[in-house]
Amino acid sequence: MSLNVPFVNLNNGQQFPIFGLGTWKSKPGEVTQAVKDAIDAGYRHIDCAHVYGNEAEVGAGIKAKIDEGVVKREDLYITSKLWNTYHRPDLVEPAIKTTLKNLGLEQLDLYLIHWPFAFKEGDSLFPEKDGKTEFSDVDYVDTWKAMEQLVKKGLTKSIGISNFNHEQINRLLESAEIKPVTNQVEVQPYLNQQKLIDFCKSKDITITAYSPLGSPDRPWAKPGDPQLIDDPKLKELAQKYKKTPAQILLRYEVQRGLITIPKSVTKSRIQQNIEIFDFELSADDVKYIDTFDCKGRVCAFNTAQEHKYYPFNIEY
Ligand SMILES: NC(=O)C1=CN([C@@H]2O[C@H](COP(=O)(O)OP(=O)(O)OC[C@H]3O[C@@H](n4cnc5c(N)ncnc54)[C@H](OP(=O)(O)O)[C@@H]3O)[C@@H](O)[C@H]2O)C=CC1
Ligand SMILES: CC(=O)C(C)=O
Repeated sequence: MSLNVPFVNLNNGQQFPIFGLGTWKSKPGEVTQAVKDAIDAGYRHIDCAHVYGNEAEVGAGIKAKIDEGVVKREDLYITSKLWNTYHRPDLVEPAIKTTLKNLGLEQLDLYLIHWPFAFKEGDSLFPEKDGKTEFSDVDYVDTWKAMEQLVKKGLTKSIGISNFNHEQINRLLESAEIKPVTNQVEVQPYLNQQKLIDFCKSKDITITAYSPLGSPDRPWAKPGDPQLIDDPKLKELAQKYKKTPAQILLRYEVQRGLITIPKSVTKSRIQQNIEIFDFELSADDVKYIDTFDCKGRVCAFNTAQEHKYYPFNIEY
């Protein structure tokens, strides 16, 4: 079934669906079904990462739908991400191979450097000493060189970055042979990211918007923290358009030309979230939602703040 999800053109001549399924926090016991429900609902793009700890179960959902004949591999667009402990150039190819094995795939559509900063190499994904994260000083420019080899070897069709600021992108572009096709960053009305979006557009790099619903299930949310999805102004807009608050949030992203990847493991929400291509927000309402911005970042990775490549110490 196709719900006419538009495609976005990438700077390497390929295309990617503007809408996909997020899988962070989707428990191994529920994500296989979520992926199956999503594919049945018309999703063709799935956002994964080694650090989410569920790639084998995501892969089981993909395999089930291919085996049933619902989709072919070439209909799907699968993204994964290189974790911070594998930035050292010699660790990059083994890392993508682990991901491919877990997902049960021969090739990824897109592989991203998950964060610009590296962690100490080793068995732990979150190495710590005396209660502090142990860093590695591998330069993301060197990691990028190894990422380029993955395209040349056919292990992924495209490569990109995630959580990079504009200075880091400029620095990467100075020596990149292959340009990143996307920068996957948090974008939602409380953090509308207009400056970073404009900058990436000027470099022909798409933006993939993560946490588009404000990540209400983020593990560090405290009782009483503001929840975007419950914002009364958003609820008013939802009534006006006879849509849900989630659909307004997702429509806001795609109408700005951003690829968006809401996570859900709930069948009715998976269905609801893709039903955003049959209405349009007025230009005035998009501008109104822009005014919600309050520098309200939900995914700040504070434990890496002291790393020299921490991306959020400058404005954008
Ligand atoms: N590159 C990076 O560093 C990052 C990437 N990401 C990617 O982006 C994806 C999305 O971001 P994420 O932070 O997960 O958060 P989202 O903003 O997508 O929010 C997910 C939460 O919203 C709930 N939800 C989903 N649909 C609806 C709906 N229609 N109505 C009400 N609630 C709804 C989900 O509940 P339920 O599942 O129970 O239905 C879940 O609690 C991630 O899963 C991951 O793939 C995210 C963060 C960082
Ligand atoms: C969710 C995610 O991708 C993080 C925290 O890196």
